[in-house]
Amino acid sequence: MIEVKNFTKQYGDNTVVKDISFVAKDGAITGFIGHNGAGKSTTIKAITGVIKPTKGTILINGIDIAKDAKKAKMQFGYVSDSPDHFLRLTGLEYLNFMADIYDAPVEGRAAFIEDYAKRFGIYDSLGNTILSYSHGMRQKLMIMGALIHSPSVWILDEPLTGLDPQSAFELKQMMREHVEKGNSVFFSTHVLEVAEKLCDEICIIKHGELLYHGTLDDLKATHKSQASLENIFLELTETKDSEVTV
Ligand SMILES: Nc1ncnc2c1ncn2[C@@H]1O[C@H](COP(=O)(O)OP(=O)(O)OP(=O)(O)O)[C@@H](O)[C@H]1O
Repeated sequence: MIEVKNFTKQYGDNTVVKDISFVAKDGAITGFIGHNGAGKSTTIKAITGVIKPTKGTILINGIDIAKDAKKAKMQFGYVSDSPDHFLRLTGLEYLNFMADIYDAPVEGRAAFIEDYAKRFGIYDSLGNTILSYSHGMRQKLMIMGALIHSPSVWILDEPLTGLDPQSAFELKQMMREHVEKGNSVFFSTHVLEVAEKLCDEICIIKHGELLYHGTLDDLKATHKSQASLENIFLELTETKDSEVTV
C-alpha cells in the first residue's frame, strides 16, 4: 500500500505538485493519469525516494520513506520512465546485479528470470549487452530488474511505452496476477483505454492538483453513464482559454 499525504513539490517559485493525498490500496491496480507536465513523474519520484517532497509524507506499507528509506525501498519495485541504464552490462548481469542489491535469494532467481524473460520474449538475448537492445527490450529488462526481489508494491512510470502487443498483454496479466495476491500496483499511463480496462482505481492530476481519486464506476456515476474514461478525462482536464498563460 502507498499512502501519499499532503505531498507538495516546489522547484524555486514553481509549485509543480500541490498538496495531494491519496492511497494506492492493496489488492488494487491504481492508474495515475494526467496531461504532459501534470506532475505524474514528480509524484512517482517522490514516492520512490528519488526526490524529496517540499512538504508532505509518503508511506510504503506503513514505512515513512523519509525516516527509513532503505526499509521503505525494499517494499517496492520501481520502473522509471527511462529504460536506458547500465548499457554495458549484459541483460543477465543486470538482473543479477539488481537481485544482489535487493538481497534476493539466489535459489529463486533462475526460475524468475526464465519465467519472465520467456513471457517477454527476451530469453535468448540475456547474454547480450543492454546497449544492443531495442527500447522495448530495455523496458522489459528494467521491469524484470525491478521485480526480481518480489516486492509487494509495484510502481511503474509509463510501463507500457514501447512494448509490443504480446509483451503489453503479458505485463497487464502480471499486474492483475500481482494484485490478486493482495499486493498493490501503481502506474502512470497516457493510454486511457488501458486505464479504463485495467485499473480498479484512478487518480487524475492536472497542473499538480488531484482532480479525482476513486473507482471508475464512481467517476462514471457522476458523469453521463455512456461516457468513456477518455470523455470524462477530457471534460475534467479541459483547459479553458482564460487558464492559458503565455
Ligand atoms: N527538476 C525539475 N526542475 C524544475 N521543474 C521540473 C523538474 N522536474 C519536473 N519539473 C516540472 O514539473 C512539472 C511536472 O513534471 P512531471 O515530469 O512530473 O510531469 P508528468 O505528468 O510526468 O509529464 P509527462 O506525461 O510529460 O511525463 C513540469 O512542469 C516540469 O517542467
